[in-house]
Amino acid sequence: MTAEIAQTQAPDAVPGPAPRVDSEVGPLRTVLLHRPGAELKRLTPRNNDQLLFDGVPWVDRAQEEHDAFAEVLRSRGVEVLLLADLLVKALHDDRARIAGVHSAVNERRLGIDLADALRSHLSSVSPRQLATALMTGMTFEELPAAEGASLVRRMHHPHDFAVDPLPNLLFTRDSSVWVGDRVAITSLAMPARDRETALTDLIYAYHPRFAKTGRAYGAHSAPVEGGDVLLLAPGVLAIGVGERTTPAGAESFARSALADGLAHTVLAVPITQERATMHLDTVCTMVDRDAVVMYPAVRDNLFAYPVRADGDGVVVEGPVPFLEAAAEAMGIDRLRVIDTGLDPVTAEREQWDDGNNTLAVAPGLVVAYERNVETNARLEEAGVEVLRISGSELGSGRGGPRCMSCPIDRMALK
Ligand SMILES: NC(=O)NCCC[C@H](N)C(=O)O
Repeated sequence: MTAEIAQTQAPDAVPGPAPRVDSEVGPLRTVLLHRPGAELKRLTPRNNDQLLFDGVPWVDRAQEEHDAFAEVLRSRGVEVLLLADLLVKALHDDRARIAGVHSAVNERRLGIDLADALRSHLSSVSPRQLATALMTGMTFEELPAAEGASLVRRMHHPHDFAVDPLPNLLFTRDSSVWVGDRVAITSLAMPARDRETALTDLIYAYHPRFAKTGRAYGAHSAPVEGGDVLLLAPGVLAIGVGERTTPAGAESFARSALADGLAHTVLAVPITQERATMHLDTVCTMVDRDAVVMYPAVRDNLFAYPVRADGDGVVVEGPVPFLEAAAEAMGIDRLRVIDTGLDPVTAEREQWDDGNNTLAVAPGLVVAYERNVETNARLEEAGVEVLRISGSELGSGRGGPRCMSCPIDRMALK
């Protein structure tokens, strides 16, 4: 079953209108996931902090949990695309191969000779082997044998990484984000994730399915991560600014979205710069057209700087209370916050375990981790249907269902 899932190929082209995403909750048609693979097996107690995991996951179980997540989505009619499949397909294009090899070979680490040897090795392997190397990384002992002596090889520990693994590919939310009918390749803040966008970039550039997809945020210079970008309503974006997305990233993304006509209002929302709240979607996600689930501790002190187009430039207002600014921009009376009414300790525990990080499959229908018993119960009391998935191993990367998914196509809200 799992092998079949991993090998399911996405159709190269799909008939019908171009895919687009204008909201957080429009019925989900197509989503990009990454089934965790051998890259998770690279995690050890010595490197897990640097690789942004809070522990060392049991990989087989993480895969089972992820397969179950994908099945829940499929059971609701969602087309699930798997990043590894898209990558292999894209790498059949020689231009993609060159870009992929270029992204993996770090001359500063390898030195000129070893870098050349690795370049020619990676250029000669099959698209699937190259995809595996790009995702899983390579240790020095896995490098191909080469002619001549290499001081670099001699002086590195055999288990040192010659090419870093990408265990956070699991969190497809962060490395690309769709706004309207365009995709933005983001700019990830942490060195451990930097190379992920080279892969999303080449998938969208060279997989035939995306041949007609335009780009947003072409500069992708200053850090912006997809977990910070919420499409509150058509034309209304919220962008968290904190540990990952910087003020410069938010401004640059906002200017680009406003100039391209993809948004009329962008709300830049400061969030605490710490791991527990690394992205806006760790404290707030939409569960219905006019409702969010939100970490109670931030409810009354989330503010926003509304950014709007003004001629060739922008105007910036605020700071103003986030909920009011959001409702005004969305053209609704009120943005409801599901009242979880949790005591502060339970709220803090469930926030840490991504209780507020839900993925909407449709208005009022969300996927959530089962372990967040109290938050889920309150969502249901408020009329939100919760599809529970287990995430004991997946959660060790500190991300929930929204983090693990990048919607590519959602139906318009009626
Ligand atoms: N949108 C999200 O909140 N994504 C979770 C990313 C977790 C990952 N281990 C990271 O630290 O970047």
